[in-house]
Amino acid sequence: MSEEQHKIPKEPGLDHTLELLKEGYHFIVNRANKFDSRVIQTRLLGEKAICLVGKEEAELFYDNSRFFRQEAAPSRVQKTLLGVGGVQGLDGEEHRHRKAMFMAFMTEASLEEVQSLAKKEWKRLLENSNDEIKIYDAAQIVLTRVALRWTGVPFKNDEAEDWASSLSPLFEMASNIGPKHLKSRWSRVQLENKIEGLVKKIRDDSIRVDQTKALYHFSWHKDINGELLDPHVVAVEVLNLLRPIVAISVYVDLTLFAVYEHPEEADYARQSHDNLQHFIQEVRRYYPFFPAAIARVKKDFTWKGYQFKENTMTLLDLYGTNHDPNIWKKPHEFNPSRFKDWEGSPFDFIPQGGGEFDMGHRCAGEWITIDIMRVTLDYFLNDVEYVFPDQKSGFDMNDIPPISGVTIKIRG
Ligand code: HEM
Repeated sequence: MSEEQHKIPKEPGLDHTLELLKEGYHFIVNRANKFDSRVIQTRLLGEKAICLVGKEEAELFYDNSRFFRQEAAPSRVQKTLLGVGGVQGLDGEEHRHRKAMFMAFMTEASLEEVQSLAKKEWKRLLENSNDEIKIYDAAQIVLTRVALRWTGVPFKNDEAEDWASSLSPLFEMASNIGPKHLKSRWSRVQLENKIEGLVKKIRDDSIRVDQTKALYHFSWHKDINGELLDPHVVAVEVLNLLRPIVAISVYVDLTLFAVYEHPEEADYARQSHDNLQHFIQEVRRYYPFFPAAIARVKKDFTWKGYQFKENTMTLLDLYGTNHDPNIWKKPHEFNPSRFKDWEGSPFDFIPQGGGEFDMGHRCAGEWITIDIMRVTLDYFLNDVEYVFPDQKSGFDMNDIPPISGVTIKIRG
């Protein structure tokens, strides 16, 4: 018996990219609510796009037999945020093999190292400071140092700021149009060339770098055919570590913004290690960051009566799923203690993508992100004396990424 067919509710019009830029993180949910459907169709960047929101929809989206990733992301995103030739655009065995190269660095020892680097760098930056500090700017410097050290990229202390100002446009400006987009592309070209140069020197033994770190390992990594990766691809993958570690500065800004906006929840976080973790998880659920994951339909299929046609661009709404009232009670309240009862499904809480780490495209750096956020929050709640001066911090729901600009004043 064939399933009853439903038409995917479709937004009329030629293109809705401008509405996407205007409505930001609400774009998909606005349409899902309007059509009372968790599967809707629109047009973005001149092509048909199916948008999904919700837990079952996330489960569908992460079914590798239904969707593929090769060239799924729009070219402007590949040329800024992601880079060309990286793990995000791979499928099947090639993806699993490349992803394993990343996951090999997500061991307990490696995560402990990244936490201790973060603690050390925060201390170094804030010791002797009694100025007003914009958390986002400070976090960028701290996390750039952490990222370079943790990956084994050689740098001199006074070069950290230059690295930070080249790395941040990759995620700050990727969604922009015009000159900011070009700046993001330019930064990527510069960084890829710089790292490619290092890879070549490592291979011809003209520099020595720490052999336990990712830069060295990626440089000597062999693909499924036993060949070394193209040095350019190594650079893209090293940037797949450096860029997002620096991007955790967005979450650090939002974490301190949450402390500022919800002091009673900060008191809750102070009570135990588990509560700190709940606070961090709630920051990742409540505030927006990465709007949607993108894939394409592998071959025609029908799901719940909806027809998905081969090659259709498909977006999974990450923010919308994290605020889905079918999953979360009072989703628009900031309530860390909700994570006491969270059962840990891979499909209902997906700020960094869903599904599996090894076989799927779930973010390779989710544990690092959580660990860095937690040690940073712990440090700011328990080790630093500061006040929040009068300020107008905050962001709009179409600021991608959202940066509150929260500022603190250290008590000397
Ligand atoms: C700053 C906070 C972060 C956010 C919001 C974030 C978000 C995401 C999202 C949404 C995806 C795509 C999931 C999908 O396509 O299904 C992803 C993939 C990825 N992330 Fe993150 N991420 C963050 C931090 C990190 C960190 C710290 C690292 C590495 C140290 C990292 C490395 C990666 C890699 C390598 C992928 C590609 C995985 C694959 O295609 O298999 N991310 N991330």
